[in-house]
Amino acid sequence: MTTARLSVPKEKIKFVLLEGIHDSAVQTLKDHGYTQVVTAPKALVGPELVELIADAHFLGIRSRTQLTADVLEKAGKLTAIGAFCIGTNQIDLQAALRRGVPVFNAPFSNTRSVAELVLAEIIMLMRGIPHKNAVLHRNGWVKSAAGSYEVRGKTLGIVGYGHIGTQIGVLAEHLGMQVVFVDIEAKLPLGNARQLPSLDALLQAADVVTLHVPETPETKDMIGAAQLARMKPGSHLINASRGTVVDIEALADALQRGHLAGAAIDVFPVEPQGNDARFESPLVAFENVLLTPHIGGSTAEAQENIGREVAAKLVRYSDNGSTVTAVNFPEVSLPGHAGRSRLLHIHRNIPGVMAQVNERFSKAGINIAAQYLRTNDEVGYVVIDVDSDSSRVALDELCGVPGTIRCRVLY
Ligand SMILES: NC(=O)C1=CN([C@@H]2O[C@H](COP(=O)(O)OP(=O)(O)OC[C@H]3O[C@@H](n4cnc5c(N)ncnc54)[C@H](O)[C@@H]3O)[C@@H](O)[C@H]2O)C=CC1
Ligand SMILES: O=C(O)CCC(=O)C(=O)O
Repeated sequence: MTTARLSVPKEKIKFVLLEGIHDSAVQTLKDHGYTQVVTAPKALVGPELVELIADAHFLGIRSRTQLTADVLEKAGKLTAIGAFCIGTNQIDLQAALRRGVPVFNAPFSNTRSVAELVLAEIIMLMRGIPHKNAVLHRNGWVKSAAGSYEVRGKTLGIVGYGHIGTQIGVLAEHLGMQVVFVDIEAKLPLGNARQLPSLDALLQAADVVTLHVPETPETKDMIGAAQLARMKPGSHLINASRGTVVDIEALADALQRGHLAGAAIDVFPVEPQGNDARFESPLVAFENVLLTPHIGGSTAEAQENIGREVAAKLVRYSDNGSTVTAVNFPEVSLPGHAGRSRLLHIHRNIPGVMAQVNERFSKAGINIAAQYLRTNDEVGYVVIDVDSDSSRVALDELCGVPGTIRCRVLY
């Protein structure tokens, strides 16, 4: 891999923000002196994506833009990526790491929004509202209590008891629901929630099952025909996690047979690129299914907070070198570097790199004022503060170290 060297003034650093990221991000960047910000309202693919990010130093996306190893390879100047959302499954994190590109996300900002939507869906499903609503839109009328239930006293099964799952559990208990959950980790149950030993036990116990796991190889098709068959007859499924978690054909079949009374689905295996694209799914045929266009986290509050939060992380990395909370990168927390120049060096984690750095600096007579190092299996990240009048020479020396992936001096 060729070494990427970055030493450009702030106003020339280019940010590209896709997928309608909130204006709070642009404002945060501008407030910190980053004026070159290009925005696009939707996700891009293929040549359009590659062309726009070819000279970008920082890239912001949400859940739709697919950053494969191939795409990343064509973005030679890319310094960091901001995922303005929670999920980072759309990014090849390992490929980004190997290119010396940290990825930041917003792990909390939209979790309450998802929890509120799911809470509303639990009630809507238990009252059969999706079907009743559809009938009235066709000028019909179904005033009936058949298949309509209070949620009080019913059992909610939460799959994935993380930031979102726990909040839903607490809110559901306020409605009088019993909460059970499963997780791959042992979790502190909040309120009266109970952790069950297996997914099967949860599926058999719950009146409503709600999914809040990340997209991983283990969660792919986690809910398929066998799992749906284990759910109680007349129960409901909610998925606001990732489309790959549920086998949609199997769900359609369970609905067709009337085994499930309804479902609420916010995420799909294939989602349209933007608002002008067509949505296709076997689920459109079912009036007892509440379909939403991946808007679990799409509230004004969440998007504004996410815009600020992730932009601030990108600014911090650009201004200060801090990688705290990066999801794929050695985390380094750094003090300010007033009065000195700060150099960032990302290298393959092979023996001898730090010895080379120190030897080169010593030979060139460069005084190291401070040095911070963190490594993981593949990559080492060293941050070095030097007197400003030696920063150019220091950058040349650093970039020449064998194993260098990326080197940069901060302005
Ligand atoms: N619909 C939407 O707009 C949104 C969707 N999401 C999705 O929701 C997911 C969950 O978000 P958070 O709760 O914030 O994440 P989190 O990381 O706080 O929680 C996920 C939980 O799932 C557990 N888990 C992982 N693999 C599992 C498995 N195989 N079986 C059981 N449990 C497993 C983890 O241990 C963790 O406790 C995100 O990864 C994202 O994909 C997040 C925000 C908005
Ligand atoms: O609203 C978005 O951009 C995606 C939300 C989401 O799925 C996430 O935060 O992981």
